[in-house]
Amino acid sequence: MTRDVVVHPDARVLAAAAAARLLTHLVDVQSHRSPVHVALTGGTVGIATLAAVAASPVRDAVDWSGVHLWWGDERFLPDGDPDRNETQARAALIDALGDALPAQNVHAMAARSEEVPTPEVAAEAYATTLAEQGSPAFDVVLLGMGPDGHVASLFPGHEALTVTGRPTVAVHDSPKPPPERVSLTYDAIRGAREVWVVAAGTEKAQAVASALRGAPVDTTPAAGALGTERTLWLVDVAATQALGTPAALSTTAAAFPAPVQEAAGLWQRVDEYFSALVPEDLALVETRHAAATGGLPDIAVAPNQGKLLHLLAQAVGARRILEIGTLGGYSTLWLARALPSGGTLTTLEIDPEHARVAVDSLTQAGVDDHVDVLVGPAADTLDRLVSDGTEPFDLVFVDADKQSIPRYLEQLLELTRPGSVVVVDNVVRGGAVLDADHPDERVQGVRAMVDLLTDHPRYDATVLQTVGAKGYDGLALLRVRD
Ligand SMILES: O=C(O)[C@H](O)[C@@H](O)[C@H](O)[C@H](O)COP(=O)(O)O
Repeated sequence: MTRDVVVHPDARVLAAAAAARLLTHLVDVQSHRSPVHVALTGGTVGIATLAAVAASPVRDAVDWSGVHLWWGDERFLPDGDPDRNETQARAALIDALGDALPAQNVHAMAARSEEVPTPEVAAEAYATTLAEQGSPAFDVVLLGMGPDGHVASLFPGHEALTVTGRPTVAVHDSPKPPPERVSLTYDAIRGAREVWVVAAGTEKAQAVASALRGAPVDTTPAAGALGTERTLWLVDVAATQALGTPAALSTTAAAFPAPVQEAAGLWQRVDEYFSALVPEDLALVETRHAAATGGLPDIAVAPNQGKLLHLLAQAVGARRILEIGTLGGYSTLWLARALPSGGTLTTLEIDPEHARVAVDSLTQAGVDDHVDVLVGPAADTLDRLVSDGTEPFDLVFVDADKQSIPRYLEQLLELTRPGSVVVVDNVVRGGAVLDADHPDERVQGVRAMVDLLTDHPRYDATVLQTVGAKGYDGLALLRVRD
């Protein structure tokens, strides 16, 4: 699979060039395959591209009777609502094509109605339509991208990012109005032969840079939008400004940081090469498996990161360990096994279901007698530990809601001693941490942590950038000063 980045002078030229590219691609594909399946996108550039297709004389070179139009996402609104992607696509292109494009070739996602009262019903209906059409691999999935790096209606930190095994998903609480949407899942997007991401404007620059540098999809969903044959980024100069590389026009991937899938593939292979140093026994594998089958998000540390924590705990001789953010207990198990006889580990988890999965796994692993899983908001539990006069912890691992890191670090000063070590995970976030205006509150939480730790009288700190199977991220290492 190849990845190209093509840079255009501005958004207007970008839309016109994307339209010309789409038209000639359709003609080329139709010369050896029909029908052709294209998934459209909403958004400014996406719709401008459709309007440019309609205005192009080349549009008549396409045999539209052999083209099927789909959508990557839809705003769950009543039929005909001007904010629906379908409404805008019909106005921009489909109406202009008239009878050349058979009505049955246009597969819109269902609108809100009495028969389709929820986005779940609409998502299920679209999955059925895809199946009825033979679950075609899209020839092109066109995706606009938001300033937060969302594509389709897959938004940072949303559970839709982790949905697998089906092509569509209902989305609630979308940070981009309207709140209710229907989206293709990564499964459907990554089944496409080609994925084209279109982005214009300085407000997209950080997300473009994060995506091209291999940010975790949880932070920058566009980083996970990859085609089986080709991933093509069509951007304007303004959207390349955070890349730190003077982007010439029509620049190819060679001028940009190592492409996501190539870099991620290399990082993955190197992690696999060193995995011989990190043998996972059955308990560790079963703990990871239980989290996955329990539907917990795939955001636990990688095996080598788990062992780093294990060795660090042993190196500092930690007898009392605190973990903020248990999830399924994977890092918990690595840390628990580093304890000497009589040592204890306290781990905090806000989600009772996550805690249940973790307790089962830790019990299976035989460490439950020296591990305490405390359920509830970590800040409240930390306050209680302080008021109970809890004995100081020797090592703390912070792997929870990043927006609360500064508060946790303040509370931990009452729960540690000179020489205690604190590790904070996911502090680089694909480089997003550079963006003072990043819309993700987790990025802002990490930035607030850096402000807090700069010249801090009691914490001495550093940050190590990491790459690996979990993408491009990093961890902060703190020591409580003597
Ligand atoms: O339904 C939607 O809103 C789109 O499908 C969405 O994914 C859009 O493409 C991006 O938000 C970019 O939109 P702009 O190009 O307007 O920034």
